[in-house]
Order: sequence, then C-alpha cells, then structure tokens
Amino acid sequence: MATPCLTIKNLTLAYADYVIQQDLNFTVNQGDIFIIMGSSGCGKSTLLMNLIGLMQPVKGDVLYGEDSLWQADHQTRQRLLQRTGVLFQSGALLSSMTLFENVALPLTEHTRLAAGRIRQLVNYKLALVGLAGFADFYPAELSGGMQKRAGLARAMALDPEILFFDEPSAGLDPLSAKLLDDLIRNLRDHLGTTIIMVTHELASIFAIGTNSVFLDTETKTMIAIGPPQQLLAESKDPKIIRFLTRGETAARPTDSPKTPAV
Ligand SMILES: Nc1ncnc2c1ncn2[C@@H]1O[C@H](COP(=O)(O)OP(=O)(O)OP(=O)(O)O)[C@@H](O)[C@H]1O
Repeated sequence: MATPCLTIKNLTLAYADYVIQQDLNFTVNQGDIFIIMGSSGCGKSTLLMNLIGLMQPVKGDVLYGEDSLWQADHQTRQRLLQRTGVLFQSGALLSSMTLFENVALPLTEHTRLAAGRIRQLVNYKLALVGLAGFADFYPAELSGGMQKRAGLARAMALDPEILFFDEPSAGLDPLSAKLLDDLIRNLRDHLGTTIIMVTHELASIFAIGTNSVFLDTETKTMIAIGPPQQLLAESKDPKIIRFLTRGETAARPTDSPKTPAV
C-alpha cells in the first residue's frame, strides 16, 4: 500500500495580496517521481518554495509524513527539512569551490563526521552521478549536464528522503537531459528517494513521472492529478490535452481511441 510522504492540505500561495494558487490538495507517496506541471507563470516554483520551507503559505499546511511543516516551531521545521535535498535550476554550485568542496559543504555544515569519512562519502556521491575523477575540477570547467549532476551529488550529500528539483533539465541538450532523467530514476529505484520535480519538459514528464499535478493559471488552482500517461490518455480537459501534446491536439476526438502523438 502507498505510504504518504508529503501531504498538501488546502494550500493557498500568495505574494502579499496577490493569490497565485489556492485550494491545493494532493499527496505525494514514498517512491513517487511526482511532477508539478502547468504553463509558464502558473506558480510551480512558488509551490516548490512553500514545500521546502522558503516561503510560508497564506493558508493550509504541508505534512512531512504526519508532521506539520508550517504549524511547527522553527527548530522542528529545520529538523523536517533536513530530510530533504533541493536542486535548483541553476545547479547553484559555488564557483570558487571545487566539486569536492561543493559536495562536502552540507556534510561539514550539518554533521560532525571526521574528514576521512566525509572524503569517502563525497567520492561515493560523485561516483553515483558519474563524476568520479572530477573532484578537483571547478564548476566552470564542466559542461552544463555535468554541473547539474554535481548539483545533484550535493543535494544527495545528506542522504535525503525527498529530493526537490526545479526544472532540472532546463538548458540541457536532449541527450544530457535524458541522462539526467535516467539518473533521477536510478536514485529513486536504488536509494528509495522520493522525487518532486517542477518541469515542463514533456519528454521527462512521460519518461519518469509516476504521478503529477497540473496547476492552472486562469482558475488559480489544480485542475488535474494523476500519472502523466493516464492524463494524456484519459483527460477530457482541452487545457491538459493541449499542454501534454504541445498544442497539437486541442480536444480529444470522441470517435477515436488513438492516443495523440507527443
Ligand atoms: N517575488 C515575487 N513577488 C511577486 N510576484 C512574484 C514573485 N515571484 C513570482 N511572482 C509571480 O508569481 C507567479 C508565479 O510565478 P512562478 O515563478 O511560481 O511560476 P512558474 O509556474 O514556476 O513559472 P515558470 O514556468 O515560467 O518558471 C508569476 O505571475 C510571477 O510573476
């Protein structure tokens, strides 16, 4: 049976009085690769910030397992957030540090592990993302795909239960994007990490998404939830169909069971 990892309850997101999304209710289960999708500006990144403690919702709550993120005191919130890792669009590596130092940073900041143990863990994480042998390189000496994978190694440094990604494959060529998808799926399969990903890359959405939510700009709320393939095959909402077929299909034909091509 599916175990809830993150529960989003009646969430309303706003910048001051400007409501971005409201009445969001959904559950991310352990082991999901959960996609947050919707057109540009609908509020995907804003939702992510409310899930990772960087921005407080104006209403509702986020539960990590059974623990409230937003009713909790600061210390408890920090403890809950230590179970997470985040990879932002930019990869956010520190340019003045080598890959080794970048990946070691969360370990030196948040643990009391001995230097030798940290070295072992960093080398393991770099090997995990295919960057063994690049520990002494600086971010500027790497390709965009390698920088993303290094960012992933850093996000994985503290063995998070949940990994959040904001547009991980943005700016990558299709092959590097596919490699990153494969890596994300491997992490889920081998380490059991739950993945929550903001993206509008259709290839990634269909390749690795096990469940998804669709945020709508017009109504300012979610208008669909379900596995992406299922939404593509079954949704009757023109907005969802247009999005998932890159605008090639405006509405589902009623006389043909054929799935539109993507
Ligand atoms: N700091 C801010 N203050 C006020 N409004 C903001 C702020 N950040 C974002 N917004 C607005 O909130 C809305 C949602 O932005 P957000 O970046 O969450 O959307 P998104 O779906 O992630 O977009 P994209 O796909 O283009 O990255 C947009 O209208 C944006 O202009």
